[in-house]
Amino acid sequence: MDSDPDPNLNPPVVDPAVTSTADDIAAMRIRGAATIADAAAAALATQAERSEAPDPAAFERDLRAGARELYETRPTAVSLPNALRYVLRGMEGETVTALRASTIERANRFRTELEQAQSTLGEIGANRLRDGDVVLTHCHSTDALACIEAALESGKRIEAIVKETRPRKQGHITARQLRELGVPVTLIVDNAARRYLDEADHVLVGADSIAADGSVINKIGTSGLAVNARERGVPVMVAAQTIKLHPDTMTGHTVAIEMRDEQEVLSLQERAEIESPSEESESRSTAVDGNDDEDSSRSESDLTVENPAFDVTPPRYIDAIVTERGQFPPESIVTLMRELFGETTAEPWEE
Ligand SMILES: O=C(COP(=O)(O)O)[C@H](O)[C@H](O)COP(=O)(O)O
Repeated sequence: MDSDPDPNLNPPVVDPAVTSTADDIAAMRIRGAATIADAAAAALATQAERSEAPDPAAFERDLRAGARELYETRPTAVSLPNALRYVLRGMEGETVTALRASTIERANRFRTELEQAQSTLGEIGANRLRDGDVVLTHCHSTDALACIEAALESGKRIEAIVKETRPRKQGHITARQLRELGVPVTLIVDNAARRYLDEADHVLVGADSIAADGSVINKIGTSGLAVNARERGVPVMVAAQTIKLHPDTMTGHTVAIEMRDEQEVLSLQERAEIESPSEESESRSTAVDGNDDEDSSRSESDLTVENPAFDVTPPRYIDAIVTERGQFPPESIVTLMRELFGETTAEPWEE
């Protein structure tokens, strides 16, 4: 006989801090792969701290439910499930007190290691940048900025050409942070990137996920930029901590690309303006049809807006992936992936 308690009688308890972090990630108030991972680990620590679970089984079940809620927010940045997996694997103990302590300790260790990894990666990435180099950036990546910051700290002068990165304009965050570091910034619209590649010494981007074949999944527009950079002879450097390595891709899975709300691209008013023909074109179509009734064939679904948040850059367009474990050609990243993750691809709450 099945002795598991009926989950309907005993639903898991998810701390409001977890729900609020999940909402912030889904709405992109918390965004960027490393920042999302950090926030998710912090939320699990808070849940562990505040848990009033009556017994160890309930504690573990509640933590797994919290992890699942965080996991379901955004699908592309693998740093999120990697963070959840790391924290849940450290949840050990025979009592609620022991489980609480081990989970908090593990979450805190994850956050510390994340920060250390970024700073080590920054120093490695900075070695690729020479005094006086111009770096062209896309989106906003804390890993990429760590490379520039380390280069500046070692006394190099760096300038930046910053793509604005439609539709959410994360390039503005990059521009602001680079200005705070004293870096001269030229902000350009995305469509101007190829023209400005001739003035750049490096393309420098981050990653949301890196697949076993060395493909880099990052903000939409990265792949086109990388192809153009190859054509212009500008090296493409990807700054990505190893939590961006996607273990599922070792067993043939692909990385889900998030499709976001169309209103990030087209407001309701803009949609209405496109869909309601001007008086002039309306009278032209009436003259052709001989029909002045309401056009019953006009359907809103005939105007489709697609808003993928990320794309996939094949390894042949990438010169180097810079991690805290060193710099790798994309084709060799799978070796590091096996070393770090083994062959396991179970969901964090299934292990
Ligand atoms: O694509 C984005 C952010 O996308 P979004 O704004 O949709 O989250 C960033 O380049 C990566 O997440 C890397 O960032 P970091 O280096 O900070 O992890």
